[in-house]
Amino acid sequence: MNETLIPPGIGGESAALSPIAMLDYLFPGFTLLANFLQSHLGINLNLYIPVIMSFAFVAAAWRYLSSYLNDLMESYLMSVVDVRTDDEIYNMLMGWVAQQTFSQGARRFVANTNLNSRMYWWMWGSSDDDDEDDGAEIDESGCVVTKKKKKALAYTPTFGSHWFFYKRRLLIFKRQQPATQSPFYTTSEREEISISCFGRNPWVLKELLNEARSMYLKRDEAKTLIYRGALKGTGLEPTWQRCMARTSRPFSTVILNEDVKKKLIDDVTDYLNPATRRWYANRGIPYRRGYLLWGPPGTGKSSLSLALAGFFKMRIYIVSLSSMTATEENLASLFAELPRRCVVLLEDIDTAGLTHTRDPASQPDSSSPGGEPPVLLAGPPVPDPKGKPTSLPGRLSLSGLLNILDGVASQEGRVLIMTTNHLEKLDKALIRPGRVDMQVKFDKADTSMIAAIFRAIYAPLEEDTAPAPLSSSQSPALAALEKRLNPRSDASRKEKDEKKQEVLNKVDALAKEFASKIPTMEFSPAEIQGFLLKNKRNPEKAVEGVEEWLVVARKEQKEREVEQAKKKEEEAKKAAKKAAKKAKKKAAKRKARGKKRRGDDTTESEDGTDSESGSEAEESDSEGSESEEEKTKKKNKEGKRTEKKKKGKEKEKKLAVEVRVDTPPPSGSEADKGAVPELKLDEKPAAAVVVAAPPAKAMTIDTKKANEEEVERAQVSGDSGYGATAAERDAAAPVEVVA
Ligand SMILES: Nc1ncnc2c1ncn2[C@@H]1O[C@H](COP(=O)(O)OP(=O)(O)OP(=O)(O)O)[C@@H](O)[C@H]1O
Repeated sequence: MNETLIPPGIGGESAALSPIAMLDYLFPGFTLLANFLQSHLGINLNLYIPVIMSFAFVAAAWRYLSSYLNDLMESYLMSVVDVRTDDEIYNMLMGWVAQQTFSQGARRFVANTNLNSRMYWWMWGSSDDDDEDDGAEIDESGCVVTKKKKKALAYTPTFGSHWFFYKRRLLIFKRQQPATQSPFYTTSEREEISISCFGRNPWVLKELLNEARSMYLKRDEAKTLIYRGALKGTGLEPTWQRCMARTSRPFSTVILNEDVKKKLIDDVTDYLNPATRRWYANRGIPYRRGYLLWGPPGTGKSSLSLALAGFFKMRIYIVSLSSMTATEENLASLFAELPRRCVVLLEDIDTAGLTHTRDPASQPDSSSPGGEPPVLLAGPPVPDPKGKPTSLPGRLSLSGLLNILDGVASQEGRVLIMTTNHLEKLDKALIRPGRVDMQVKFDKADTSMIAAIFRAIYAPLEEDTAPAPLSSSQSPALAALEKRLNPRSDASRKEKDEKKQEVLNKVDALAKEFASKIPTMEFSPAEIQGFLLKNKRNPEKAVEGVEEWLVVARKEQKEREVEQAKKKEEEAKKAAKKAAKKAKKKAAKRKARGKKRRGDDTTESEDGTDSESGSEAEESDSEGSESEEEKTKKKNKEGKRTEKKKKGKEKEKKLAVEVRVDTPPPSGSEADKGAVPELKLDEKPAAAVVVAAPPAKAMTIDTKKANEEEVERAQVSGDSGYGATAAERDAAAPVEVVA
């Protein structure tokens, strides 16, 4: 009875293996409790140890068994769908779940103001809806009053398993925290969502997901969904992220030549026709269509792309080629992920470095500072057949992009739109037919465009006022009721229409006046719209203030131009400095190499080596992008060089004459008779020098090449006595010269 409990570790190894030690391990503090009970209450827990152990064992076994059975059941008797938090289906499912009674009745739940994955918030801001009611209203005095926000709260079940019925089937919604947690994960990435059902057929789960999806899409029916290429969470995996749902822009709001608009719409309509798809497939033609929208900034290229996507109810996928994530690999996987029917917008392709030719033999773009090969962005270098990388490490080449756009593995069915401000900078390969099937030119605003912009802003629209309840024109029953209740409604509507027409006429007259005051093709539609928006409720004031605005706008434009010119000049100076530094370095290196060579080969003249290095340095000088000064220097040098070349050629011809005269004539020829064969100076030396003295060592030399080499040597050494040097050599080694 008085037996004391031995704490673990004290009684040696046997104590460590005793049941008490085990209990102490399983229930920390057991020994203390047992000692306390024995000394104060006289209860010996040792007597109960077997019972406690049995309970502990049963509990542990049950835990293990239940989880094992659960796993077993999930594997063999249930169907489960796991939903990834970085996928759009997460937003769809959570939107659906929030509307179900089981989540509204949950005792422990998560309250959300936005059900979308947090990843979108983190990357693109807190909301993807551009027309959310922010609660702002106008009071009687015309002031803006912000009332209570109308954003509704959504409730979703918290972590754990939640049972519910769907289509008379029992389903389980599970929200769990993943076993591994990274501090870099955004909140919604720290959860795992799954829905399971009993039975091996998952049809009910698929139906549920489809219902959630259509509910989600219905909400966005009148909107254009905008997606952008981005990297998934922390995993550097590229994906399309929904960044905005914009109310679709009516095509009519983009002011453009009506014929061009019609052509564009007809072309896209024809392309999207299923019959066209089959037509393409039957003929083995890749089913793709590309459009190039080009023109000055702010002329409506992006607006037209958005309007086009909205018109055809397609999603728009925007890729920024100047983004750091636009590597060849990332772009390829993004394009592979595109849905069949969508618009892909490559904005401002000229700014992405796509200004060089694809031809590997072509020279580097001289417009790029330092003459660096113009390439795009990060990505592994693509080796050419000779093993040399065609692009700098971590950059994307033009051919890489072309392959992504319409290579063998590229997706079919999409509408590709490229926009640029500088058509002339684009490589021909990028805009060849097949890649670009239609080009649309955008220009600055002419008189009719200016008037159209004015009308678009000031003409009263029904949508400007708050959405009216279902009008009688939409429902005949409602019309009859309205007539009965309010017999004067017909007259008031007529009055309203007349007033509207009056306003329209006034706006039209003002639009003409406004347009006549602005010179045609001087300002972009965006600039004009910007000015009108400053007076958006007062068209008269806009017309009055237009002259004043013209002065200010021109001044600002000039300032911008001066600033740009300055920037360009500074950039050119920097580039020239860089090039000069590079050339200096190269020259120094060559000089050092020349000195070393001179040490080895004493026959080479010191002057010659120096001037060689000098001339090569000059060449390298010209590699970089030159300033005006350098260009004129270069021209002078080139002029001198061609002059020297000419002289050299003349001397070569003379030399040919000398060779011919000195050559012993073959017996029986005219020379036997003392006649000197006639030689024309304009004859090519190779043709003139037919046969020389029998050579000691026969050699074949391409005369043209030999002459050029000779001339070059003369240039490099700065030696004007070219003829003498050549004659000396000829005398030393008689050669057979073949053309
Ligand atoms: N032709 C146009 N019709 C209607 N609105 C226009 C037009 N051109 C420009 N705008 C207005 O000007 C603004 C800028 O237009 P947008 O972004 O489409 O020009 P952009 O040509 O794509 O410019 P950038 O080349 O700089 O990308 C928009 O608010 C748009 O509504």
